[in-house]
Order: sequence, then C-alpha cells, then structure tokens
Amino acid sequence: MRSAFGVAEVRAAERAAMARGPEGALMRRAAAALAAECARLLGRVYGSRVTLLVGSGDNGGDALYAGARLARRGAGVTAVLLAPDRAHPGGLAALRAAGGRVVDGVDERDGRAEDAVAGARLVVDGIVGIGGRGGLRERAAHLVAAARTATVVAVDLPSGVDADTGEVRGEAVRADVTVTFGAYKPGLLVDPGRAYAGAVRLVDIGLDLPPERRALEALQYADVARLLPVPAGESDKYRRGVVGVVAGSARYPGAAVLCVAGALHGGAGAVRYAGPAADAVIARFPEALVSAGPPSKAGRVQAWAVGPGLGDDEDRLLDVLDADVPVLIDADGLRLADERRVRARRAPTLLTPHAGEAAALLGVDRARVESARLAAVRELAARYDATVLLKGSTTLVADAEGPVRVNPTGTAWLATAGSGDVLSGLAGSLLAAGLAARDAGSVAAYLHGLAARHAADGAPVAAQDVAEAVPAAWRDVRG
Ligand SMILES: NC(=O)C1=CN([C@@H]2O[C@H](COP(=O)(O)OP(=O)(O)OC[C@H]3O[C@@H](n4cnc5c(N)ncnc54)[C@H](O)[C@@H]3O)[C@@H](O)[C@H]2O)[C@H](O)CC1
Ligand SMILES: [K+]
Repeated sequence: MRSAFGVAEVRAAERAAMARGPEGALMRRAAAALAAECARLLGRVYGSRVTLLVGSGDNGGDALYAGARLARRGAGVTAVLLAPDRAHPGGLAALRAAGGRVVDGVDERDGRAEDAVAGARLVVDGIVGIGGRGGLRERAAHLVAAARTATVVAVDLPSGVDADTGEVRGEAVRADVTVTFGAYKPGLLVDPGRAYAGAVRLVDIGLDLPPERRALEALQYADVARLLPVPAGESDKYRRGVVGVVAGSARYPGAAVLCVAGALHGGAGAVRYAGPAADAVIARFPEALVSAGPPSKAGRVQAWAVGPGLGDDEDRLLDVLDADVPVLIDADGLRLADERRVRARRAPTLLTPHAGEAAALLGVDRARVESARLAAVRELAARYDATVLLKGSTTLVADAEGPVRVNPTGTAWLATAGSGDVLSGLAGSLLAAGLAARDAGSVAAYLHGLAARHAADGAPVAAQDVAEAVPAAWRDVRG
C-alpha cells in the first residue's frame, strides 16, 4: 500500500526529525538525493548547464544545496533568485563556494534570468514546496515558460500545485520529474496535480509518519492479490456469490450487455440479469440467469449493480434500493436516486459517478469537481453516507472510514463510451463475492485500469475489449 501524507503531517514529522538533529541534516539529505537524481537525468554532469529557480523558502534551499553539489562535479550552475533578499543564505553561500553563478530573477531589464533558463539543459524548480499558496506568480510563470527544451525537475512538488489537494489555481510548473521528500503528498497522486508532477521519486529523509495519519492510499499489486476473491475448495457458484444486474432499457440494451460483461469477470459465481434487455443479454452471454420481471422477484443475489442505460425506470431502481444487500448505483441510477432513500439503506451502498454525475449530485459545476476531486468525493461520501468511487483521470474511492483510495492504474483510454458500464458490473461482482464496498470499488478500478492497458496496447480501445481483458488483469495481479 502506497501512502500519501498531508502538509500538516509532514511538517510535524520534519519538526520532530529536526529536533533529533543535527542541524540542517534533513536539508542536506534532501539536497544530496535531489542532486543525484539531476545527475542521473543529465547523464553527463561535467559542463552541463543547470539553472535553479530559487524561491524564498527551504524549497529554494534544497535547490541551492543540490546546485552546489552539481557545480562541484563540473556543471555550470546558475541560480535565478525570485526573491533575492530572502533566498536561503546557507544554500546561497554553498553555491557560491562551489563556483555557481547567482542572477537576480526579479530584475527584468537585462534578460539574464530568461537567458539562464532558456540556455539550460536542466531546470530545477525550487520556487515553492509545501509552503506554497496558490498558483505561480507572474514573474515565476514567465521564467518557467522560458524553459522550452530543458528537463524540468520539481523540488518536493511542482510549484503552483496544492500539496494537499492537487488543485492548480492559475499556473503551475509542468515537471518531467518530481523529487519528493519524506512522503508522497496527495497533490502528487491526484489530478490535476498528478499530471504536473511527471515521474515522482520518493526520497527517504528519515521522517517518521504514522500510517494511521495518512491522507491517501494507493493499492499495489500485493494488496489487490490479497483482496481478489478465490474460489473455495468445493466452490459452487452460489458460494462465490450471485451478482444481480439491473441495467439497460429498450432504448439502451447495450449498457446491460456491457454491465453483465464486467460482472462475469468480477469473481462472483453467477450473474443474474433482471431488466428489459434480457434477449440482448442472453444472446451474448448464455451463462447469464435472465428475467424480465422486477428484481425482487428475480431470485437471490448477494449484491446488485443498478443504473447503466436504465433510462427513467424508477420502479426497478426503487425495487433494488429496498434490497437488504450491498447495492452499486451508477449512471441513470445516480440521476434517479433520492439522497434520503440511499442514506436510509442499512446494507452498504457504492456510488460510481463520473465528474459530471458527481457535479449534478453536489449541485456544482463539473469544473469545480475536476479541480477539487478529493473534496468532491469526500463530500459525496458524507452526504449519501455511502462509499463513493469518483471515476476520471484519477479514480478515487472514499467512505466515512479510512483514507481516500487513489487508483494507480488509471489510463486515459478508459474515457471510452461504455467502459463505465463494465466497471460497475465488475465492482458489483466483487461486492457479491464478499468484498467491502471500498475494496470492491478500489479493486475494480485497479483491474479495470490494467485491463484497459492490455486491451489498448497503444490503440484506441472499445468497452468490450476492456471487459474481455479483465482476465489478463487478474493474471497480472495473481502473478
Ligand atoms: N523543513 C525541513 O526540514 C525541510 C524542508 N524541505 C524543503 O522545504 C520546503 C518547505 O519549505 P518552507 O520554507 O516551509 O516553504 P517553501 O519553501 O515551500 O515556500 C514558502 C515560501 O514561499 C512563499 N510563497 C508561498 N506561495 C508562493 C507562491 N505561490 N509563489 C512564490 N512564493 C510563494 C512564502 O511566502 C514563503 O516565503 C519543502 O517543500 C522541502 O522542499 C526539505 O526538503 C526537507 C527538510
Ligand atoms: K518546487
């Protein structure tokens, strides 16, 4: 399990580490690791031109000490000071002692700062780190834009990205690599911040961060392998759980087929379809148990997935919401579901909105959800007293209990019509197989992302290909 910690936690751990001393050890460790990563990226350090963008805090200090190390190895290092009178004094002295150059970044008259950035092979973003507020300021943004062909390495996090939420208000540095110290910050794992961070390298500088204080967590292979349902010895299909699917309509039979496709690969012993697209489903999946009547008369299930392509069939949705089993609500089901009815359910509920559906449920515009995904998923989970899987460039899973889960396998290919139907079937099946709602959502998103990579393999992917690639994703995880 990969964890991320908020700024307050990191600061507390830094204070404790600094109290243990010796003075400046943390910054030296950070700078040594930062310099090593820069050297790796440069390949040849001697004679390479490196430019440091230096802010007014310790983030700039890291950049200066790392620059001094590179200068001692023969790199031509220039520090462009964005706050000349407040740059880290120790770092400045170290850079000067190593033969580095210092340029006033605020003075726009002679263009020396722009030239230093434009002529660099590698630019180190030491403008702000976890002390940053808001986006890049105008002068900084102008200088960052001059780094046209250089490799950009962000110190601790890309300046302009909110460390706790990944929000970018205005402009931010687009880094090729971010070298982050002590712990991942949520803003490095959640979009839009994740997209600005590039490849993230975590450096251990000896911070003690208690796992129970983590803000975010991401499943790794081993976690998913542990959570995947395995057929018991004498497994009969009912022991592995039956998942019910209520999806599709005369107008949208395809959503039912895709949702059942996902459900068939989710580990439940059988899939029961109850809806108006029974003919389309049975034609595609002879193993599905189909009925056209109300879900409550369709036979026992251990979980329902309801909503894709449902249209305005409120009766079927209400019938499912009354069931005393875990229910996944997606797509039209989210549009039709009443907040009070969902809150009143005793059995677990898993909502799987994309950003647009989340925005409608929250009564805000979509851009607000896209820019503040963590806040949106937490707000929805609290409002509906449910587990919420917020689909998108970074899929998040939140509930009232633990830290928010971020899915590490997401890929842009998933923005394909119908792939959400596959995901809800997959997650519903994992619910029926006995996984808790937050695990069913996280494992489904993880497998779904892996399956999309398999199916896409660099080409555009159709939702059915994703469903058919889920077994390959299971095999990846099972090893
Ligand atoms: N503390 C330690 O032992 C270690 C710290 N590390 C590095 O230090 C930064 C955090 O340093 P801090 O001085 O607290 O804050 P920052 O350098 O991130 O910036 C604060 C500084 O920047 C100004 N500021 C705020 N917002 C902006 C903005 N949008 N544009 C420009 N300037 C801004 C603010 O006024 C302050 O003056 C941490 O990220 C690490 O990089 C070491 O790595 C580990 C040890
Ligand atoms: K930075």
